[in-house]
Amino acid sequence: MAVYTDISEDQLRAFLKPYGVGELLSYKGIAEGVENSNFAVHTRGGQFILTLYEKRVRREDLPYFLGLMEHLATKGISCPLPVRRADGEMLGELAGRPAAMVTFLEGIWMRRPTPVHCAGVGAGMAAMHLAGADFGIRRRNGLTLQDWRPLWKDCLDAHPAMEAGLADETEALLAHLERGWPGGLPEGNIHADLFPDNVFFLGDELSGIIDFYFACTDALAYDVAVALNAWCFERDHSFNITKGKALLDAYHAVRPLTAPEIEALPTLAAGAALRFMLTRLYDWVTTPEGSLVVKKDPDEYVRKMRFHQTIGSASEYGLDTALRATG
Ligand SMILES: Nc1ncnc2c1ncn2[C@@H]1O[C@H](COP(=O)(O)OP(=O)(O)OP(=O)(O)O)[C@@H](O)[C@H]1O
Ligand SMILES: N[C@@H](CCO)C(=O)O
Repeated sequence: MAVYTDISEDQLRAFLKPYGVGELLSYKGIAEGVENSNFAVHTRGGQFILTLYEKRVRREDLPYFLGLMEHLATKGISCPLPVRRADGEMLGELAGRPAAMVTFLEGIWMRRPTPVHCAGVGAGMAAMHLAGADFGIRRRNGLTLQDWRPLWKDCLDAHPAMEAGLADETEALLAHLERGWPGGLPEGNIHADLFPDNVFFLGDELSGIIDFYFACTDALAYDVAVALNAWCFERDHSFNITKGKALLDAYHAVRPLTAPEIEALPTLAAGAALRFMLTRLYDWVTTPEGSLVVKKDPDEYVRKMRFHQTIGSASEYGLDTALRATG
């Protein structure tokens, strides 16, 4: 579920007034998503998504997230456009929560992405990176290498009986990444959570990228590493090199990866797998039994962590070796 904060019709009508989107016709809570409370809102002016920001989103980050979406949408990227109120503000308050309205995007997310969808997300991500290059606000990635060890400690504190094998493996990977995390790679504004449930398609065409609430300023290739993890593995946890190739080649065709980015990819991918393992594990050990929130499986990412540590070069992800001359 993701309606943590309920709203009344009267509250919503009052909230909508300054947005100039016309009379409220209907609204309903959206079950999908785990971070915020989302509502589909239909007014005379069109269809919108209303988001009430919950505990994990810091209010001071909202101008970055909303500003980035506006910047990208204005540059032709298919992402939600925040609606501005009559006073020019994008951010309001509803039921005691910061709240914003964005345009509704058509499409569905792919439960079983094919190589065509992987190519779509590769090309779309590269276009997003290029379009975000001149966005004026920066935001530090709150879930990068320096944050992983404290998060791991929180997991251990919450669950002291952690399986010894997993504990040793995580410690070893953390130490390895701390010694050799790639520095100096091209940076920009990245999505940082570009999973299939955050990308809509109409048929084979990418129709929307949503959920920019982990977006930040970081290595562009880290976004590629997150997407490799999220799009290119099968349900049996095996890596699908055809999907990897589709994603990487399509990205590279729009924004060529530099030689240092290509070299760094296995390390970035192992780090990205660790990041999602840790946030999932943290949720697993801290979310009370019986909660309506669907907990995501950390084990899937333990397996991905292991896989990336067996990779010697990006060609093993399918990156066409003929493309490797750049930079
Ligand atoms: N602009 C949009 N257009 C159409 N549907 C949207 C839009 N934004 C969100 N949704 C719908 O709301 C759902 C939840 O959105 P979102 O993924 O942003 O939530 P969240 O709580 O931040 O979740 P999570 O971080 O777990 O993915 C989406 O799966 C989608 O169905
Ligand atoms: N994409 C994240 C969930 C929160 O954004 C995951 O699959 O762990």
